[in-house]
Amino acid sequence: MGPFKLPSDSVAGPPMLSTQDKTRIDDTRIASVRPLMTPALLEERLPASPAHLALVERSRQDISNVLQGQDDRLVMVVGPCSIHDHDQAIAYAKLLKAEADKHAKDLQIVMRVYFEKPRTTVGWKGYINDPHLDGSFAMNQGLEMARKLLLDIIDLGLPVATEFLDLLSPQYISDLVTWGAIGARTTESQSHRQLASGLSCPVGFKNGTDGGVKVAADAVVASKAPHAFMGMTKMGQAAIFETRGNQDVHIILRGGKVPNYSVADVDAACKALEASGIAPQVMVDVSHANSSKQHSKQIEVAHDVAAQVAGGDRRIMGLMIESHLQEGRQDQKPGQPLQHGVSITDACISFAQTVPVLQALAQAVQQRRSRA
Ligand SMILES: O=C[C@H](O)[C@H](O)COP(=O)(O)O
Ligand SMILES: C=C(OP(=O)(O)O)C(=O)O
Repeated sequence: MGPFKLPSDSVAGPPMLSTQDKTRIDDTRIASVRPLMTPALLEERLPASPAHLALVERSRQDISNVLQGQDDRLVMVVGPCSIHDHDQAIAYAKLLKAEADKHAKDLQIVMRVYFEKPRTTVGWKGYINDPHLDGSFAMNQGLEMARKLLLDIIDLGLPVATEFLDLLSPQYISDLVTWGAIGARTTESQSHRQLASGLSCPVGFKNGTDGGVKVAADAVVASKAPHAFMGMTKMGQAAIFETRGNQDVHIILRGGKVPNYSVADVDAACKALEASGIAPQVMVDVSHANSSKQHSKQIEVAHDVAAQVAGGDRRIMGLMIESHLQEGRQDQKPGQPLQHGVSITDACISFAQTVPVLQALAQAVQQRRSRA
């Protein structure tokens, strides 16, 4: 046997068979393929202005400073579980902007603008995947609506946070994102860790849905390192990306089989981080399994975490709150109008309930500062 040769090295090899009819064995479960615009085309239509770029750059740096211990504020990721309506999101953003200004000395507030929903089994997958909420999967419109909303929120002077779930969608919107999350269902995914290693924004990794913190610590280690992987350029071409690694990464405690926001849980998480050679710092998600999915419990959890902060715990660098214009959640029912300002995914606290929580957290930061 001669030395191994790649097919592309063969001068006189077997005839190439790429024109053979393979319909019996290839794409047999693909129902349809529709065109998708390129990220470059979307950016051409909806470019970021110098003012947008300045806000994104400044707010990313603010969060980086918190992570590097140079800013003692709490990073607050606050907003709806999911976006399903542009105008309602803008109404929320205007209210949140007033709170962001009021607490700017103590809280770095970033609005949750989540377009992609990871589902436990099946369900609506978000504003990009199905922007008309009707199973038409108009993703070109979804991308355009998502990018327009981000620009409009940034125009109000508010930075945005989102979850990166799809591996191609970041090319369309990530230039406008100040902070990104990798969710509990994807923290263990190598592809998402690689993505995070190349993202330009700070990124938080949720602990696993079972409560496992080690997977999030491993994700932090992995995403700090450089990687090489396959992706798509802004021009829509397949490409090999080589990343530099992301130093602005941290874990998020979101609970699992049981909540994990107590002093003992924060201690245990920080020990796991230190064992992996990572700085002991956590964001606490007061929703999801930390609120046992009961939205009003978020208030109690946030006050508990505020007490830890007020007691001087510098390891808590931020919180996440699921909050909408109105409290609760609603199911989408065919032919029935949706209630205004109510979540169609996880239940949220109302904006009115959010205001005193932010106030309490700002006070907690002041108390922590005065102890230092
Ligand atoms: O935050 C949203 C949900 O908790 C997550 O997407 C899972 O939702 P599901 O269990 O309703 O599918
Ligand atoms: C899906 C979310 O959270 P988790 O990944 O923790 O379930 C979310 O924050 O919207």
